[in-house]
Amino acid sequence: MALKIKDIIITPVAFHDMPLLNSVGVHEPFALRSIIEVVTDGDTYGLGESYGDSTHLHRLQKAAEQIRGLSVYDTNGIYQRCIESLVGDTTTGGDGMAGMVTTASVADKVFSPFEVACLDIQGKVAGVPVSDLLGGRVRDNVPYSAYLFYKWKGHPGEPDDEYGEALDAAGLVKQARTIVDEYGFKAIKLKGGVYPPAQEVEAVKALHAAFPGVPLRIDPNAAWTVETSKWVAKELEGIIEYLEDPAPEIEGMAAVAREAKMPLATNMAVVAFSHLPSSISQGAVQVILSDHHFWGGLRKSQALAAICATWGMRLSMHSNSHLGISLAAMSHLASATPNLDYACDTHWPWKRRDEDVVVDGSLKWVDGGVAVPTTPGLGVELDREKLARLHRQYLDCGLRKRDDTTYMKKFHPDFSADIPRW
Ligand SMILES: O=C([O-])[C@@H](O)[C@@H](O)[C@H](O)[C@@H](O)C(=O)[O-]
Ligand SMILES: [Mg+2]
Repeated sequence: MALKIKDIIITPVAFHDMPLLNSVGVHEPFALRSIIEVVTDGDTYGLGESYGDSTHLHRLQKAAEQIRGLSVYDTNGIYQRCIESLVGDTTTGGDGMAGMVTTASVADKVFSPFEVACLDIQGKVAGVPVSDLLGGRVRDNVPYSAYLFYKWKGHPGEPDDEYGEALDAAGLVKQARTIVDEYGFKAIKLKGGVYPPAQEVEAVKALHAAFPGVPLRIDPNAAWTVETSKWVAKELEGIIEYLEDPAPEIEGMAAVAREAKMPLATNMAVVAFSHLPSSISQGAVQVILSDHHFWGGLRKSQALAAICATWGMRLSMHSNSHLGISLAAMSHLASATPNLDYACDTHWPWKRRDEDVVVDGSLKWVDGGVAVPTTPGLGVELDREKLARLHRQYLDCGLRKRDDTTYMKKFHPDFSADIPRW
């Protein structure tokens, strides 16, 4: 069967985003992504989605040139070519994560969308969903969490957005109600690191009172010192299911972990396989937030899951702003990962309903989760008209990399993104 990679098309897109606050600033009016189409000599196409920053786009283009001609089954060969395409690349950053994760393996990030697209093709050709290629579904519905953000009422100079302002506990409780009512999420995460810790602790307590029994988490993206983190851990004992990235680095997390009663989770201190030995030997984190976009695709994320199971660590899933191809890939992976212990993160509610690149209705939200597609491949198809619209938006919006800090400084010139801050 003709399954050699004939062509790869990489299309940068931009979709509207809301002014969500975090420790490094505030989301800009558009989020950037890259849409990857891998086309075989038999004209079957597979889809991948990744970051849209120009540095990353350039790396994807270079890798794409080198993997044309390989078989879609040869993902080891594709990985090797991705590594080779990075030789001599000295650029740093540009990973679309605004300083949240800076040291993840670059090759893993470049390889990931090509692997996902190849698995999409393999599934289409075999007539099975990607979850079957990953060992089969252990759950048909993948639970996600309500991901709350402190936020402005709208981008400065623009009308209020549909969620409006959330700058205090009452605003967050209202936001949680709106999101939970719409999606049915059964767990709630708060993005912290925005206000002094005591204020954020009060907000979590208010959420606990408003949603009794609902598992909660807070993630300040390492904005707290070890001492502050220990204080927060004590305050939130019995209230949160895990404390995500309270303090910077493996050593900081290890120091907090020695006193905190709840598990510590990370998508910042441990973001590549090379970080695992040190973290494990120090007992620094108990929950890894996996993310196939930077852990090297779906199969390497499963390898990470096996390591977690072996070493008694638990598994959750991280998210950045994303579109439907990523949601499909995340859901297939989560459905075929037995030891996924928590509801996954997703930024999904923050994008406009009508903005995506996949055909409407390909992904269904049921009871706080995504019903894992059972059609061949990822189960999502490109809507070329929508893709063209979001590409036009990319060309017009002028943004070429994610930069929450510069955008924040435009309105608050004294803002500093240095961490730890408190
Ligand atoms: O979108 C954001 O502002 C998040 O803070 C994101 O950049 C983080 O990577 C992420 O969601 C996290 O859990 O740290
Ligand atoms: Mg996080």
